[in-house]
Amino acid sequence: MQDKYYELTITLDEQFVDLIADFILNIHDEGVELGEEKIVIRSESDLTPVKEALVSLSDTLGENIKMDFTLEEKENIDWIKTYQESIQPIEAGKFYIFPSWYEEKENRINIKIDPALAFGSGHHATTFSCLEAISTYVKPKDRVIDVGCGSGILGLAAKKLGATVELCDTDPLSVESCKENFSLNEEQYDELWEGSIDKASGTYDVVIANIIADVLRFIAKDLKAAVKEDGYLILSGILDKKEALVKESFTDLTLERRTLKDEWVTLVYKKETAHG
Ligand SMILES: C[S@@+](CC[C@H](N)C(=O)[O-])C[C@H]1O[C@@H](n2cnc3c(N)ncnc32)[C@H](O)[C@@H]1O
Repeated sequence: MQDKYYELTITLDEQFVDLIADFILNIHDEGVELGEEKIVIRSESDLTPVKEALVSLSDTLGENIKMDFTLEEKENIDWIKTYQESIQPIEAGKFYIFPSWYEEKENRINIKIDPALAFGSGHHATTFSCLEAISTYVKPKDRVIDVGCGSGILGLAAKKLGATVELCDTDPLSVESCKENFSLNEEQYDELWEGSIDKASGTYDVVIANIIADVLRFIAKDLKAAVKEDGYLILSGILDKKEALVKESFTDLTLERRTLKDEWVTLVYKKETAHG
């Protein structure tokens, strides 16, 4: 790709746009853009000869078809590079989340995630806060489940801390994306399924669910049942105005930590040991 390209704009009466465009296509074999009262030609080759031919035509036609010309040299943009530069790595808790065109970072736990359709690049406040909570609450050999795994970023984080990890998501695209990201990071999950927490078996040291408030309320019973005694439940995806409503569904657990980032609340609950 060249650094520069040429843009020739011909301004003329709307009724002559198609006629002059036909003429241009006979002398120039790249596409033209038609506007209401203009024709635009772009090319990496110099468009001066095209302009000269049109000026000559315009002189011949005189007042019958009036045309004005602007020929500019413009900077070519490498869209792939521009897009890649817009995706920055991010540090959250112990983790460094980076796309594959960046280098790993020393002294951090590296997670490679390429942007895709599934939610979970690390940039959203909910994912970010969950990563911070995982840094604190997940220990090596813990049994962890990531409910609503999206890209699999949270499960990957737990795996990199030495946990065994199960993941699920109701969206088949997320399940695929999660598989890809585990393989990109050369990690393995224990189980991954399309669906939700109701298909999980047994209990977990840490249950993570970054899903919207209404869904968290809907599946609250299953989420709580999946937490081991002395285990933790990390909930996110809660808009601050929905916080009180969500909390109503988890009053039987002890609230250990609450964080607010942007307008998103993340709650960490502990299931206390039952006595008696
Ligand atoms: C906000 S994204 C979170 C993605 C990722 N865990 C993160 O933290 O970035 C929520 C995910 O939950 C999934 N989801 C929605 N309802 C669900 C349910 N009832 N059970 C499991 N997953 C669900 C969505 O498909 C979506 O991928």
